[in-house]
Amino acid sequence: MTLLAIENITVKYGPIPAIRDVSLRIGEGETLAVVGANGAGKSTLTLAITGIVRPASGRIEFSGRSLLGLGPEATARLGVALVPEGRHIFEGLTVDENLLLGTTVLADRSSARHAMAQSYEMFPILHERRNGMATRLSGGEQQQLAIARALLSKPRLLILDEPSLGLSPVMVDKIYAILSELKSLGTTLLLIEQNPARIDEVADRVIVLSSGAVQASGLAAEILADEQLHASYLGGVALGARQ
Ligand SMILES: Nc1ncnc2c1ncn2[C@@H]1O[C@H](COP(=O)(O)OP(=O)(O)OP(=O)(O)O)[C@@H](O)[C@H]1O
Repeated sequence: MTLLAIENITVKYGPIPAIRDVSLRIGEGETLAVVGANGAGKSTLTLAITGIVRPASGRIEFSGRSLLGLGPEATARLGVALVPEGRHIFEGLTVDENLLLGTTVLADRSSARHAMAQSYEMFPILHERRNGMATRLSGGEQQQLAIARALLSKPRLLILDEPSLGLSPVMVDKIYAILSELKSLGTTLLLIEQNPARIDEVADRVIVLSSGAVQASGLAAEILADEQLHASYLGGVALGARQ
């Protein structure tokens, strides 16, 4: 069943479109990767889905319901969670306090406590550091915190904007292991990456975005095997090649 359907959305900041006529679909339990170079429009796509920016035209439907005009909070309550680029950890709060903020959409304190316990089980490093300031975590640990916090709302769709950006190879391994685990648990993922080197590990389908438009889309195996695509749109970064 289609969970997210986007049809021909155009988003403008001023007169120039940041993305134009972008369409995509994500089925329940599927992982879609969107790849593209700097400025391709990847973050703008995530902002449009999560209701932070409003498209000038087009349709966005989640589970058959239009998301247009709902805004970020109502969109989150419907089950769309974003791990934004740059992670957005709350300064001045501990790891535990940062995580607690992720439980605010849950119905009651007992389900919040249960979700926190599950989260600490999945992310043992966060349990170890739970009373420390979140800003003292390494970049990879902060990325885990951002993912854990997004998962606490029990989202039906998890969007990750460049989760491997700026991380050491060991931490990229860790993040992709987490994504693989989420996928095996049936989580629906929209994975945004500038560097496509690792997406073959999790993506079912891939969309290549360039200059705000979809240049190619298809099964991950087909897109990743297309050398012309990465030469043309991804700065020659080898698709599916290890870092
Ligand atoms: N708030 C804004 N105001 C004006 N233009 C913007 C704004 N945000 C993004 N843009 C422009 O929109 C286009 C798409 O940007 P976007 O951040 O969506 O791309 P991206 O693929 O996520 O890039 P990156 O990988 O560098 O984050 C770019 O030309 C960018 O300069």
